[in-house]
Amino acid sequence: MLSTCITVAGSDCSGGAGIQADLKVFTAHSVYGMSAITAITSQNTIGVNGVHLIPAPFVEKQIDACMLDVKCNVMKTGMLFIPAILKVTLDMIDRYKLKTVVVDPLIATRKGVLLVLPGYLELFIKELIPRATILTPNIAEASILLKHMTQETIEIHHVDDVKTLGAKLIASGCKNIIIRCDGISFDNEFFVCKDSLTPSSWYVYVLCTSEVQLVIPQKWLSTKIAKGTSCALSSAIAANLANEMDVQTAVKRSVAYTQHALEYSFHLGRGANSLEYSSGYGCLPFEEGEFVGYFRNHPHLSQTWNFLFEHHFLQKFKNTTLAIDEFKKYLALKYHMLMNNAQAAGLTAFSSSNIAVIERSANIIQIIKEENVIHLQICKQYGLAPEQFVDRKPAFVNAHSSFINDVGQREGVLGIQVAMLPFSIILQDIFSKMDILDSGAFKPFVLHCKDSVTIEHINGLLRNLESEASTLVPEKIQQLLNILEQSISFEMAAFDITLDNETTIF
Ligand SMILES: Nc1ncnc2c1ncn2[C@@H]1O[C@H](COP(=O)(O)OP(=O)(O)OP(=O)(O)O)[C@@H](O)[C@H]1O
Ligand SMILES: Cc1ncc(CO)c(N)n1
Repeated sequence: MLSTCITVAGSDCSGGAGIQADLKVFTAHSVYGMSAITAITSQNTIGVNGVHLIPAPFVEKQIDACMLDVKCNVMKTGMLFIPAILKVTLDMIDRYKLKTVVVDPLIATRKGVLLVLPGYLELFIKELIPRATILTPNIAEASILLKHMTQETIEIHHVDDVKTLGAKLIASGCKNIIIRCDGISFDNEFFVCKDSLTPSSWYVYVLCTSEVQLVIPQKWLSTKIAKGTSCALSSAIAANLANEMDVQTAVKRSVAYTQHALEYSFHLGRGANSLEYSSGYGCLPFEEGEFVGYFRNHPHLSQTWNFLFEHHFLQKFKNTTLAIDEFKKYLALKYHMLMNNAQAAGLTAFSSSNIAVIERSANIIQIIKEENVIHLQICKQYGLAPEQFVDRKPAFVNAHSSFINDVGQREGVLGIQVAMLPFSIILQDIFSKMDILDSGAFKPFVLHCKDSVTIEHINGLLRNLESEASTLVPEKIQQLLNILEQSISFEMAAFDITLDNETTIF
């Protein structure tokens, strides 16, 4: 299921900021975006020339319409303009028990000019800040908030001063805060560049939580003045949180997204640059080498993984109450499933004109060949001769063969490797973790799973998968998740058949 987010903000008819920007950012992060419009503005890349407020009860109506229909746990707030709309937003956060709220304060310009009336500010501090998961102010807004919350003023000469500012806001009740140091460039020692003679090196974001004050420096892009950067950052954070990232990861990724959007911004209108919002398509939602971890922990698959790991077959295997005849059935099915994978890899190689793909397919076939030789030896140890099952394919095996061949043709060798992932994980996390002393009649099989050759085979497959995944385009992730889900179902179906006395396979 897609993650969802709602943005409560103003409309920017020219598509550069506000609601329109937020929805583009959500889409770029594969998050389904909904919105409640607080005001219609007339603006373009040059400036704002009109604001038409939406009555607060109608803002409420929009949020109700979305929330009563579509499950959504994450709200992002932008321009709320007046206390009445802020109040409604607070009510909605409480009504729908929203735990994740990303607040772009939009209370002052970067020069510190207040955009809201003092009464709004008080309500914002007293009521919205305690409900906010994270605030994304520019430095002027952070300073105004601190002044109102503690009467303190901090002059910014060095990035350490920004850290102090953030830490004080955390101490005053903000849960997390990322400060955008807009309009300030920092030198290599992170001192503020005072004049045009000091070489500007860094644009700096500072993330403060109750645990860290993290400086996130970005290359100074002196020629890029664009509209919508604050909307981009806060919406990206909301989207990443909706995709269940932790705050620190969500922020780091959102900073990278925003910087990329600014770096590739372009001249569309006559004023500020327009951000390259679709750049999210270039961002993978996991770090290099963490593809398997991402798929293993993906929130949309957590229930499916749990069903697999808690399957009765695995419970019986672990407490050695699985009957030997049942286990023999499983060995026969697994033999066929491995063979299906090898055949699909061969077919993928055959349909490819890329030698690297052919080589990776060959690697898979080689590993399966070596595994299957040992697999047949294990079968023999359980009194199961190859003649009894090798040429007999139950309907399930044919269904699996169609599935895996289809995966290979649609998603290539990466798809096949993803489909092989559940078995590799079962082998790695369950079979090979069994204590030899407690493994009873399954000792030969468990010994094989613990063998260094088998472990190296699995590691080889996982390494292959990680390097293949580095070439992945984000649009493919959903397809691969679907393949993984189906493949987990096939593993469970093999367990079911094994335990089903009605189905004989040899
Ligand atoms: N890496 C960077 N290098 C130089 N300047 C940067 C960098 N990142 C952001 N900026 C500057 O900060 C500006 C955004 O400032 P700020 O967030 O105050 O704008 P805003 O008006 O509040 O928000 P919005 O951009 O959403 O309208 C960008 O237009 C750009 O000029
Ligand atoms: C509606 C709206 N929200 C936010 C901003 C800040 O960029 C803007 N220009 N317009």
